[in-house]
Amino acid sequence: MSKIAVFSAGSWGTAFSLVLADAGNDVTLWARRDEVVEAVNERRENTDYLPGIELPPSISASTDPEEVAAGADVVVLTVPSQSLRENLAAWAPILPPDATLVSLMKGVELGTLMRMSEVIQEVTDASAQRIAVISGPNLAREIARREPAASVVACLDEERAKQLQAITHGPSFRPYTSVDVLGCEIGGAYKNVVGLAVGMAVGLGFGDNTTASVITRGLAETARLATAQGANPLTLMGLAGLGDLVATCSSPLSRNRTFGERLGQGMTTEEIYASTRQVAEGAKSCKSLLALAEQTGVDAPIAAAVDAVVDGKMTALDMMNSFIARDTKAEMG
Ligand SMILES: NC(=O)C1=CN([C@@H]2O[C@H](COP(=O)(O)OP(=O)(O)OC[C@H]3O[C@@H](n4cnc5c(N)ncnc54)[C@H](OP(=O)(O)O)[C@@H]3O)[C@@H](O)[C@H]2O)C=CC1
Ligand SMILES: O=C(CO)COP(=O)(O)O
Repeated sequence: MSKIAVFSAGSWGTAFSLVLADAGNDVTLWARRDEVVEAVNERRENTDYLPGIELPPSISASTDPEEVAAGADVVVLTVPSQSLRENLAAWAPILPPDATLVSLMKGVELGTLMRMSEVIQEVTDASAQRIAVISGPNLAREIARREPAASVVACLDEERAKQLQAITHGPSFRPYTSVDVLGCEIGGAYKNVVGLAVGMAVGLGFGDNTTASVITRGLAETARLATAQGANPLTLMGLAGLGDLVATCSSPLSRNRTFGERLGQGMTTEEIYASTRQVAEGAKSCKSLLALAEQTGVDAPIAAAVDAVVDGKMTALDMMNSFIARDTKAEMG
């Protein structure tokens, strides 16, 4: 049994705590609001993010980061990507020095263009060998309902990946290991952008030919950037690439797909932000991924078009038309 600290108690932090608890671990969740802590500890339910899902006694919550981190073997980070640096800077001094640091986040930092594992390394000074990423087709609500799912535990230190695999493997959650941290992180961040594009197609009323075309070209775009950065191409064909892309682009549970659907229906980004507190990481990371692609010298037409729609510079319909109008000699199918 391991003692695991999970920062924070949103949809995925709470659902992943259930995975950890089912696998026999002791979990302490950090939440920034008293009412979430009270709901978890007293009512045994995260009413804000996973209503109707019972939380076992091996999961407790606190607003005190020091109490959450005390004695943890593993520290799991799952705040919105763009808020990681600021939060982690406050937590870094109180994290146990030997704990494995795990990112569940799927985004790329605006400005620095860093992946989440890189932000963690910079802010905590931990070696890259101590930092892992868990990523795959893992929609929080389905995981919380214990529907069978698989995922990838990636760490440059293969032994540490195997240890994490052992402590996360449970009755409905099957982790695979990888050393391709970069490929898993680019796959996880990019699928959110493609999910937005697919959502736009759905919002415009288009059917499966359109969504399949966007998904497939989205995968090509993801693989192009990831491999140019040094990822193993096979990673993008696996759970953290194609697997997550399919789950996100097919499911009404995906916040990114839903965000895109609303854009496709004609809502503005500001109107969508005002209507929900949940994050759609792709709406911010499309800018970072686009900049990363430009820096790397690879073509990223879907990220560019999604970014333009999110910024209100292009309509969702224009985006779809630009997809079809692209130079036919530009790429292989
Ligand atoms: N949900 C899912 O199915 C999956 C999500 N992920 C990834 O996990 C990460 C977290 O997403 P998810 O849990 O879904 O998001 P949610 O929107 O469900 O929860 C976000 C959590 O972060 C807290 N939070 C929001 N803003 C800040 C901030 N500025 N500083 C500190 N805490 C903050 C929220 O607290 P409060 O309630 O107080 O606002 C809440 O606890 C994302 O990178 C996402 O891509 C990965 C796999 C699956
Ligand atoms: O990452 C996810 C599923 O693997 C969750 O996707 P959304 O953030 O779009 O809800």
